[in-house]
Amino acid sequence: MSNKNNNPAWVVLKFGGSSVSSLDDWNNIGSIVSEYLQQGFKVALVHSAFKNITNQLEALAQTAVSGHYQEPLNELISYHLDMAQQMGVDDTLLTPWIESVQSVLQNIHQSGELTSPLRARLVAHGELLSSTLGAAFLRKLFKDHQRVEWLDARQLFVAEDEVHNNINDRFLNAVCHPRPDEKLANQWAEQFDVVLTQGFIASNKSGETILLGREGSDTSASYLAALLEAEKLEIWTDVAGMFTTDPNKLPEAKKIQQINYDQAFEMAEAGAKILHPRCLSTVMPYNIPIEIKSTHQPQESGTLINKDDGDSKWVKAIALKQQVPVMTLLLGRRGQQPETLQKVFGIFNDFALGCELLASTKESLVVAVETSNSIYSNEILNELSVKLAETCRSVLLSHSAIITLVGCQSSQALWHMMQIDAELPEQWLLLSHTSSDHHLSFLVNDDDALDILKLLHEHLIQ
Ligand SMILES: Nc1ncnc2c1ncn2[C@@H]1O[C@H](COP(=O)(O)OP(=O)(O)O)[C@@H](O)[C@H]1O
Ligand SMILES: N[C@@H](CC(=O)OP(=O)(O)O)C(=O)O
Repeated sequence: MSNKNNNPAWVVLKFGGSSVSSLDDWNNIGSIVSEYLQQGFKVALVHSAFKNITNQLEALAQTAVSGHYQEPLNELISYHLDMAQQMGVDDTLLTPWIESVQSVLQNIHQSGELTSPLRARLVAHGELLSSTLGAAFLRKLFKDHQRVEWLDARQLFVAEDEVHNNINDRFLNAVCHPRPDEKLANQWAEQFDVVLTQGFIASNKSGETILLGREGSDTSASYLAALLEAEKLEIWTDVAGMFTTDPNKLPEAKKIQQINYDQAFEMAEAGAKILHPRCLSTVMPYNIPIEIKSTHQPQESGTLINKDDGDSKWVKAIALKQQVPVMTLLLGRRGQQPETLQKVFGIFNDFALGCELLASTKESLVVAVETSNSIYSNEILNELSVKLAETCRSVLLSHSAIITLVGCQSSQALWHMMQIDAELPEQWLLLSHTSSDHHLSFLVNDDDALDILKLLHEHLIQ
């Protein structure tokens, strides 16, 4: 199988944590890879940490400072040894990573604080451990028939430091800019049939381990697709496509057969965690189509994301983001002065936190804090409140939900929403629509969010 330049054609497959955590999953992955190899493709896999392991490593990082990490560490190790056994591969392959986890934990304990570089080094082990087992499984499956190579993503993707000036962002939420590399793609194609690497991790120019932000494996997969100018990028997960809303929150949600890059991006940005927005912005310039499919039901058709779509002046999908931190800042009479606003947003910038939605009156500012890309915690929000209180008369922190209608003309959608229920607007705490008129977002109480989502889905989509 050749691409348009007569070079071997690559397909990139990303398997998320929900897709790699059982033997059944691995048998399905084996069949998916085999099918592509039979069609003549070269296959590049991007592998996430096993389900929930990144969260466990995050928690372990927090306990490491006090030194009380042995018990959760033992659990983490047992889990991986158990996975090795289930997958039928040699568990001693994990030894170097287990040793380096222990050494990073000791470093954190000795330094007495959890710095971003140490945190990144520790959390990266989720992907290093799981991908080592994944490669061993595929080698066992293909024996001598197909050449399977494990690659260290930190040697493939190097972040450009200057993009970020905040240390948290540089180590925990970094950005790389891979470009197509025809020579490398052909060289790999000559040497290997399958390459497998880790999602979520990369390195900086000094060779230190960095992370690409939570849910960053989709981003890694898009980097690899761009590097290899792949024919297609497939995101394999636990649901068979992008749905009109999260099917785990609303079972009535319907699968979207096809959606264009822009609308998929809007969904991803608005909280549809099936796909990371950075993944889309990376492949869009190269026109690489993305397909989302379910590892648990590989035969089921998925969602195709590409340049065109054709239809859609109407609401295509609804995204819901819950537990969004909202800050209400009382600024006093100088509230709308540029120097006050500059100070306030300077503080948000120092904390590497952006705004999802924003509303201002003469004396106050309401900011729904953007948290999806950063590894943030409640402590950071409390620190932010304290810092803001130096500039503001008062700072209130609460949590709400954001509902976003995607693919519509906002004004039309607004009008229809009024027809559905005249009382709906009373439930909006804040409303925003883009100048492109393609989506409409509003902030609602978290407790009412699911009811409102259901109502809107029923009337605008079903
Ligand atoms: N519009 C949507 N369509 C499909 N899934 C969605 C949507 N919005 C949110 N999701 C959620 O995304 C989840 C898959 O993402 P994630 O849990 O990060 O998987 P993975 O571990 O494979 O990366 C689904 O289980 C689903 O609950
Ligand atoms: N393991 C990382 C990266 C990732 O993208 O995972 P997943 O593909 O399972 O969402 C995280 O949990 O953030």
